Amino acid sequence: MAALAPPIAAVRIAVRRALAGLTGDGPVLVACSGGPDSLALAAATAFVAPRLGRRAGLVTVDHGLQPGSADRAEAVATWAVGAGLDPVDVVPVTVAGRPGGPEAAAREARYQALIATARRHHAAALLVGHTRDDQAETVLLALARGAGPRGLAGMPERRELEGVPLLRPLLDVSREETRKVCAALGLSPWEDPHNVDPAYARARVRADVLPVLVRTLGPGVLDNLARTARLVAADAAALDDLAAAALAEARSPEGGLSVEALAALPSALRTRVLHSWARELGASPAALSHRHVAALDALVTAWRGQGAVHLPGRLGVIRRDRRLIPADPA
Ligand SMILES: Nc1ncnc2c1ncn2[C@@H]1O[C@H](COP(=O)(O)OP(=O)(O)OP(=O)(O)O)[C@@H](O)[C@H]1O
Repeated sequence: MAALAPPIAAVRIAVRRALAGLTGDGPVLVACSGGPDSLALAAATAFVAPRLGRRAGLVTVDHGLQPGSADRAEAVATWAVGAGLDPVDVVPVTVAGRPGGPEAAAREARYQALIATARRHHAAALLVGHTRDDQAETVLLALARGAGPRGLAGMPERRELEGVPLLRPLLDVSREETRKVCAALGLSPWEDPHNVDPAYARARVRADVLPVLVRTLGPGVLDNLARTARLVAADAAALDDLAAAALAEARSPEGGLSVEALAALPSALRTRVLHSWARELGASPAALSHRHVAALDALVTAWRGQGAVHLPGRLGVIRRDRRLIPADPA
């Protein structure tokens, strides 16, 4: 028997590991764009899942943003049926008219469609094809915008999205390996033009920054960036747990948060508590910035009788009677 190409083995092992702890008997669904990463993931899942006694299906979203996108989606679906995946769904979405830039609007439409499809099939998990290289890019972009640990932690291997486990089995697999898997299996992946469009910061990092880093610092740099994400993620998760407990402790029986309890916390915890509380009040996580949290923090640590702190979503917070309380920003 011919030896299995090492990249095929690496991707299968990664998928097996990701599926091992799953509960429930629904199928796993691979979210597949037809690109090399998710195509390699789908091929490996079609092989591994049945051997673990689980059905595997595929869902591909047609954003309708490029000519021929419906044909591309159909081609992915036809391949998937031939590979034994079941169920196989093509889901068209409408991107226009959503808030935010085109990239954010497409992502929101895609995730809504993917989650709705996973729920309709009672899927045990939805699998996406982010690789180690995507993780390295995420960490670099987070560093460049001055993100805190939550941003530097990159993308988690597993998270819950509206009750559906979202898994990223390929975070330790390189993009080069997924391309080799496709070549070894004779698959012809689709190359998303957005991935090389210099209008996108991620595409510029991919095309210009990562190759320079590898050339100047050596090939280990991508693994190292991904490791940084894993290390920071573990610390951030521990701090988040502590902050959740501290938020519960800081709640005042009269409503709002006790300034005394907040002041007793180390700044790393206090800013997390204030961030969570602001989200709880209704501030959108995307719009809530470091500056908003710093202004809330100043109500505790640099009190000089200042007025309401304005938060995104027309929300306000004031300090009164040794408490932080929500207030009409007007
Ligand atoms: N149109 C789509 N339909 C279904 N899933 C998608 C679609 N676009 C992206 N995804 C999922 O989201 C993951 C990340 O997509 P993104 O475009 O950010 O990365 P990528 O590195 O170009 O991945 P790929 O090579 O799989 O296209 C993909 O691997 C795939 O699992």
